[in-house]
Amino acid sequence: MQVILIGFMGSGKTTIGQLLARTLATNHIDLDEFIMQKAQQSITEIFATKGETYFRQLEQLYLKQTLKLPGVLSTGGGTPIIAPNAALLAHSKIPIVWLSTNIQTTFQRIQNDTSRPLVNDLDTTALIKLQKKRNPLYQALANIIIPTDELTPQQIVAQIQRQLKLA
Ligand SMILES: Nc1ncnc2c1ncn2[C@@H]1O[C@H](COP(=O)(O)OP(=O)(O)OP(=O)(O)O)[C@@H](O)[C@H]1O
Ligand SMILES: O=C(O)C1=C[C@@H](O)[C@@H](O)[C@H](O)C1
Ligand SMILES: [Mg+2]
Repeated sequence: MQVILIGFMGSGKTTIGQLLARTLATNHIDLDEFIMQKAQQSITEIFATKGETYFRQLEQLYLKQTLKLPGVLSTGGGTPIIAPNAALLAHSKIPIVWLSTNIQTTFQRIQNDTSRPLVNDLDTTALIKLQKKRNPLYQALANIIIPTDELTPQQIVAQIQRQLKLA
């Protein structure tokens, strides 16, 4: 069993991925966590010391590896935005779930968390623009879309199970 979660920062990929994997008694891999373990550095440190381009190289390398592993894969918010990653995801034949969020939800969920370099570096207008630009790319890849704004993590997991017919 494999499922891929995509979506903007704060959409709940990590939270839902953990809960979905627990519910299905399978593994959970979080690509950001996987990168941090391999690099032995936080995402913020990688961006600060080696830059975003280097981070994206690591992300692509480890996406290839994690796509081969069983279970639920939570991607990073920018993973599907990079064209080669989008191709890897599309060709994987693994069901892709877009956890969508509106702008207000995004801000509520991420504003007090300093672990996302793009949130630290971009102002509000730029972050809104970034989410608007990315949404069509998430949509194009998704097999199912769950608007998460009004739902609890448990309700989101139940919807994913129902729509993908996962026992
Ligand atoms: N459905 C939800 N309802 C309420 N809070 C939520 C929901 N989903 C996630 N959250 C909260 O929003 C915050 C961000 O969630 P999470 O870290 O899972 O997002 P993410 O998509 O993995 O972000 P990133 O792309 O930066 O890794 C967390 O504090 C989490 O508890
Ligand atoms: O949206 C993004 O581009 C990012 C999201 C996070 O998951 C991390 O992968 C990193 O902070 C970049
Ligand atoms: Mg995450």
